Amino acid sequence: MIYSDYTLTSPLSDLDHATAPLLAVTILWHPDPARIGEQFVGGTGSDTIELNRYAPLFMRPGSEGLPLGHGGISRQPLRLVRDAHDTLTLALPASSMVVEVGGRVVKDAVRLTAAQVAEGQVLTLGRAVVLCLHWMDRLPKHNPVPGLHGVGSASIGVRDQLRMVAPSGLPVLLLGETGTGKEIAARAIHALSSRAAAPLVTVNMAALGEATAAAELFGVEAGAHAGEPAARDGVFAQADRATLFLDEIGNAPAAVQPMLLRVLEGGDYRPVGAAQDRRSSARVVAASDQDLEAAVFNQALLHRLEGFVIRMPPLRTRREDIGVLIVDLLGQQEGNAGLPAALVAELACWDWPGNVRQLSHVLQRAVLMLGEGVVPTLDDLVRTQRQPPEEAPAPPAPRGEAADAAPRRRPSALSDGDVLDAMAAHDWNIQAAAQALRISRPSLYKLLEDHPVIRRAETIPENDIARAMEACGGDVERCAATLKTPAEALRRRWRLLRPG
Ligand SMILES: Nc1ncnc2c1ncn2[C@@H]1O[C@H](COP(=O)(O)OP(=O)(O)OP(=O)(O)O)[C@@H](O)[C@H]1O
Repeated sequence: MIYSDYTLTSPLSDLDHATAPLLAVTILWHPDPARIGEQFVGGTGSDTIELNRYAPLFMRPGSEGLPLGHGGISRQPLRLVRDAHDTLTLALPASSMVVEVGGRVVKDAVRLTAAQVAEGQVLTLGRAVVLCLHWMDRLPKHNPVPGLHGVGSASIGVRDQLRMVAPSGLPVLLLGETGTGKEIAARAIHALSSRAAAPLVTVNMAALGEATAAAELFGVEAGAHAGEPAARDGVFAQADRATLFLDEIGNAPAAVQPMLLRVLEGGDYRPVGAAQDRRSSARVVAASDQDLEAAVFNQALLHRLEGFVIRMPPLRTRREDIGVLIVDLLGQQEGNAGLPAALVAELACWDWPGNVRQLSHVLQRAVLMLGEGVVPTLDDLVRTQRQPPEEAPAPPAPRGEAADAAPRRRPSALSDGDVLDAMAAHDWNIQAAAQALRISRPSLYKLLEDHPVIRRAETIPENDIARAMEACGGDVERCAATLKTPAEALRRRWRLLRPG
């Protein structure tokens, strides 16, 4: 298939954008939904961009440009003045148009450092149009990949890598926080490869039991043990000449890691109880939200999996994508209710620990509330998630209570709110929270892995941890509460980051 390459959205064709980032303005929300995702990409130098109802032109690759156009946008320009240090000053127009930065009304000029622009700054004009100011290190480009939306450079870069590696047959390791789209990316690699006609076989390595993992992966010979009178194929046989997606590879039971290494190295594996090897030409795509170098993980296997590594960026580092993601996620639902611009600005400013999956859940809740005539704020939507349900079967027992005597609960009966509350009530200590919830420690690990808010200490950026530790005076429990991550794992990570 031939895709049109990129289209410039401003006259920058002779620009050396490898050394100087482009200043981009992306439409996150507009009363005309077709405009969401359109961009203006400005200069690299100290040019001033004048933004008003009629200029500049916003467009997407391959389309005509249009100004913001909306009647609520002033005819007087808001000026974006960039200096030699990439500091940006927003000089307000001489008009009554309400200007909000980060959801707060501003009355005077606003100065934004290069780092603040890099975080993505949300600018709401006339309470109707929401824009994101951000840097681009490449030009807008139409490089679609099924299921992966996003208009910023990070998304374009990920899609470029996926389209490049998909036909190659190399093993791919997808790294990224929960909810960043690793599974969608694995599906896309398969769909864009020559194996697309065959099925994609998926295994969640975290769900494999120690005892059964080898049989699940490599199959069982007939009569291998009493419960297995017939031979059974494993996923490597099922995915022969197809693609095998090993999700949560960091949780692969230790016993099968050398077997995985062997099959990845030469294609050979031995079913449980078999006298002879079999071969599989499965192309392996693996995913993890853990730092596999720091984790207890077979490093030789890691090197085999790393044929090509793609890092899926967290949503908080690509706020410019939030508009098109909302359109995509709401488009998948009945009743695509128009969200208020103020709510979209709040969504765009939030940090999304559960990434796109969490955004999707929050939107579902927002649509429900809007359907009932209630206009929610982000706080309503996120707090709802944090509160235990009104009819929770049993609230978590306070710390120290003899919970052992009580019967065990089914982990599936617990809501995300129950888990979050138990962790918060027990100083982010997994053992104590598991006791209070009356589930086993491994079950709680599983719930934590899938939790949209609780983070894995391994995936929190070093700088964030260092800042939080400083703010908490080195108190790991307080820091764990701030970062919403289990205290033990945070302590381990901190020791690795700052030995001694
Ligand atoms: N770029 C994107 N465009 C559209 N939807 C996305 C994008 N990224 C993620 N999603 C949506 O977010 C949800 C979570 O994605 P996915 O399951 O692929 O994440 P993941 O990284 O595999 O998460 P986990 O590590 O928790 O398994 C899905 O509903 C997916 O459709």
